[in-house]
Amino acid sequence: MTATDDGDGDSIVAVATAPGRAGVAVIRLSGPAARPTLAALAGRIPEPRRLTRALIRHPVSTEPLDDALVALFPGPASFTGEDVAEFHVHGGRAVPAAVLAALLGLPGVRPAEPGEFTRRAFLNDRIDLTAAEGILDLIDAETEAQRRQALRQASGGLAAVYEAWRGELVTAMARLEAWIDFPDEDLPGDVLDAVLDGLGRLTGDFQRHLADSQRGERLREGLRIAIVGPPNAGKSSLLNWLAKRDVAIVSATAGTTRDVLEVYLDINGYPATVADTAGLRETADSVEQEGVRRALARAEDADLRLLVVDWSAGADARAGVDRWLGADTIAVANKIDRGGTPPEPWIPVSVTTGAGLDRLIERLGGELEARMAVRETPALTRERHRHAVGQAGEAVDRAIDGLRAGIPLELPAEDLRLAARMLGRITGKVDVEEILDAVFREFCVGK
Ligand SMILES: Nc1nc2c(ncn2[C@@H]2O[C@H](COP(=O)(O)OP(=O)(O)OP(=O)(O)O)[C@@H](O)[C@H]2O)c(=O)[nH]1
Ligand SMILES: [K+]
Ligand SMILES: [Mg+2]
Repeated sequence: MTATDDGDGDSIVAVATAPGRAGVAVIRLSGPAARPTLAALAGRIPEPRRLTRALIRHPVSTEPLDDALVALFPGPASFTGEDVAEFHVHGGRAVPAAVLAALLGLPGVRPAEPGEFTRRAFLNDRIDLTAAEGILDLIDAETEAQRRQALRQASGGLAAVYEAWRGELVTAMARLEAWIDFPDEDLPGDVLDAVLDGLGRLTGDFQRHLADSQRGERLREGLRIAIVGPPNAGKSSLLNWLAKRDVAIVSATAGTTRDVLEVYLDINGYPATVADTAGLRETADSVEQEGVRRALARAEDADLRLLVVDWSAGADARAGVDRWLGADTIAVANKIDRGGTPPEPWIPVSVTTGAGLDRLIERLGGELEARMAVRETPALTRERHRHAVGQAGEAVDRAIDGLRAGIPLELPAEDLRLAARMLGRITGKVDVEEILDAVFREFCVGK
């Protein structure tokens, strides 16, 4: 496949670095115009893959635009697979704008669409679709764990898993095909056993991959944590402490927080969205009622709950909170500066004095790691992957049932073909057109 399949033989250009005041801005151009462009602006074509100093001039007026560095990455061994020219110019507003305008004035050069460089890399077989998604995630990564997962996917870790599985399906299919041409002969028992064995192992792998508690997706999006509990327990105080700033209003008046308030946090390298909510209680105030409704919805929806109570207020003040205790809840007994010794599983803390908060954060970090740690086998990171693996698993299950029931081999073979195809869609080996736009839509310009 070549880039021309995607529309035209145009060269695309964009500023690849973020806009604003900066030491350097990189302008990238990919396509057949890369070499002539370098010749026109830099006065020569530099040695491949070597940053070379050049005075960049406007190709028509010959006015100097910048004293810069230029490079040529010849295709097909470039990021996009085409010839790529890079102009490392002074950053800021005027210089990149002047160089970009000069480049766009050249024939066959147009502005790149978001993600178009990566799209060309895919179309020229430089990377598969999961690697393209990994590059996107790498750019979006905000925490260490996200960076690690994204880099692994960008380097082909996830594609390797799916391609290996696809290979096994093709092998099983080939074994069946060999007997389809001999309808009078039964599939020998040992061949059947070997195929069934292999397929059984494969569906086991699929199931484990799907039952990974959505760790890859969670890590991409951040764990959803809700702080819940009775009014005045110190929920907003805890949020402010976690966020290290005054995000929420804290006051001695019960019913202070009404709306759900969210902060995005990096907790030991793991991303989380922590939501502060209204105190749970019966109330006649209709605005507060709505707050309580939202709090309950958020608590139900959360991956993890921080259940906060004012331990010093006595047992009545925490009546009814027990229903939240469980695997996805960390029980926090606040205000122990006023006394009290809560039993397990309550973690005694005082947000005011700071007592017990290291233990709480340690526990929180442990829960995040358990749900999102990057493991030996790469995790799927998108609903797109989950759907395809699920469909592949169903098709393999049908094939196994069919083979056991002794139906004509064409039918299980067809199911295996379908399963292989579903896996091929994830990496972009088949059915490319319909998924391309969905994958590249999320990119920024210049990547
Ligand atoms: N003594 C003591 N007071 C605390 C502690 N944590 C919070 N408070 C106080 O408890 C009161 C309520 O705190 P908030 O953080 O507003 O409680 P909340 O759970 O968000 O309250 P609502 O939003 O009304 O449900 C405030 O006066 C805080 O200063 C603590 O550890 N010890
Ligand atoms: K309050
Ligand atoms: Mg509050």
